[in-house]
Amino acid sequence: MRGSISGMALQGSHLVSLKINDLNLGQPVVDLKSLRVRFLQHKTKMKLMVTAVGYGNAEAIAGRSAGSVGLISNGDLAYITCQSAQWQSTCAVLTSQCTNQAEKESGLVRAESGNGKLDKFDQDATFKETFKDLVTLPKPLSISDLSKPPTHGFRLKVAYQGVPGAYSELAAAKAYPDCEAVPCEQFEAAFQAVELWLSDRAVLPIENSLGGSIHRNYDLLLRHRLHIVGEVQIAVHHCLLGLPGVKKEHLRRVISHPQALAQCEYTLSKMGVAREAVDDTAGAAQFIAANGLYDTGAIASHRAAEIYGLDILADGIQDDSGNVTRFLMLAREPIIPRTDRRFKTSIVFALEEEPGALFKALSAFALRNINLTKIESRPQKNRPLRVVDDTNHGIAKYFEYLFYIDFEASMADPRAQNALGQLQEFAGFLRVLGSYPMDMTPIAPALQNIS
Ligand SMILES: O=C(O)C(=O)C[C@]1(C(=O)O)C=C[C@@H](O)C=C1
Repeated sequence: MRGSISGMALQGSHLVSLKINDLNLGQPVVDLKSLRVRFLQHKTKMKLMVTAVGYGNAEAIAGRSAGSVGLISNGDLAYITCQSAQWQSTCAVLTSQCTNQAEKESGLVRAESGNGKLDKFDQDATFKETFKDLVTLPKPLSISDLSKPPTHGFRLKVAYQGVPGAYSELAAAKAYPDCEAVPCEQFEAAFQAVELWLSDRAVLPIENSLGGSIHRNYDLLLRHRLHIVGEVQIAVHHCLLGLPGVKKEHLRRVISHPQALAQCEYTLSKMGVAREAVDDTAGAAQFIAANGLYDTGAIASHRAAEIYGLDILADGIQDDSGNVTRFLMLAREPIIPRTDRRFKTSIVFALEEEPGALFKALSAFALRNINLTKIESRPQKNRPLRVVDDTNHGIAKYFEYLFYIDFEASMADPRAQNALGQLQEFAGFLRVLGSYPMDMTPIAPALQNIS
């Protein structure tokens, strides 16, 4: 028997419905509800793998049928031949139409009829109806679904600032190895992506061993309501990148993230080039490649060179080989602090102006033998200046500060609870930003290959 197969793509690259018509009868003989089509990216080609499982008219099909096609370019028609004892058929999938919903709805799949001609399937009202049913019907849970861990098939979405090839993307991959990294234009967008449930986590830089603190993220930690749930540190190994064929001597300008420019201060001074700050290191590489800038270099990672097709003109140009950036992992919910492993806690507080106020505040930790790992002060933006009219001496102007402190103890540890109890007596404002496991892994160079 020869019939036609037609399918419809949904959700990126998954073909979710497939219908087989018996051409002799002109009727559907089988409905394949379980069908997986995977597009495997292979360089510029795509490989299409198809596995179909059929139900329905036992005379027409029983069990499993599988078809596959070789390498095809995006946009090609891929012909899938499925065979079983009862029938042989072919369906054509226009692969580029498997990429967006609007296109999908405009006639995704064409069926090859017995005489070899392609029929546009969206003309088939019956098919549309069938498709609608298949998509809207919830898939019943099976016993095997229930025995899987709840996260099965779920890829954590992790927001980071920058474009692919940024160090933050590498940090996201170290923090959450199987995650789907979600690029964001600004730090603020990464915070919002988590708050609005577009991402599950954010991974953002907070300090670098050469360049110091990333102040913007300190300010955003306070402005947003996310919780610090972890930290991750990566060795940042900078390269000088340029268009293929360009020599270091040809460069008149170097662009990169301000932190990266600061971390390569010595090299850049020696080169005597102009420096320009851009949003992220990989974005600098992308900009050069996109605009064909022969006189401009970028400071970025090996991975950025690979992605944007640039040459590495100099390798390891950071001022110190031990160049480490610490990133924070942020989530909507805090984690439950524990004492069976080393934890850090991050807090922010404000103090009333008086002699020794900070000394007293910090003594709460010193008295309990709690190690402070970081202290940062930032202007209190809603109240940056306090003016005191001292009638004898004039008007005194005080800047108001917020203090951010990381200390080495878990909030489950009574020492930390008591220290914060004491601090609260002095602090006009106190917030715990998170209590999270310390990154105890060796500081390996950032992974170069991430999926
Ligand atoms: O631009 C990037 O690639 C980033 O991930 C940002 C950033 C930063 O803000 O510190 C991260 C690590 C390096 O220290 C340089 C830049």
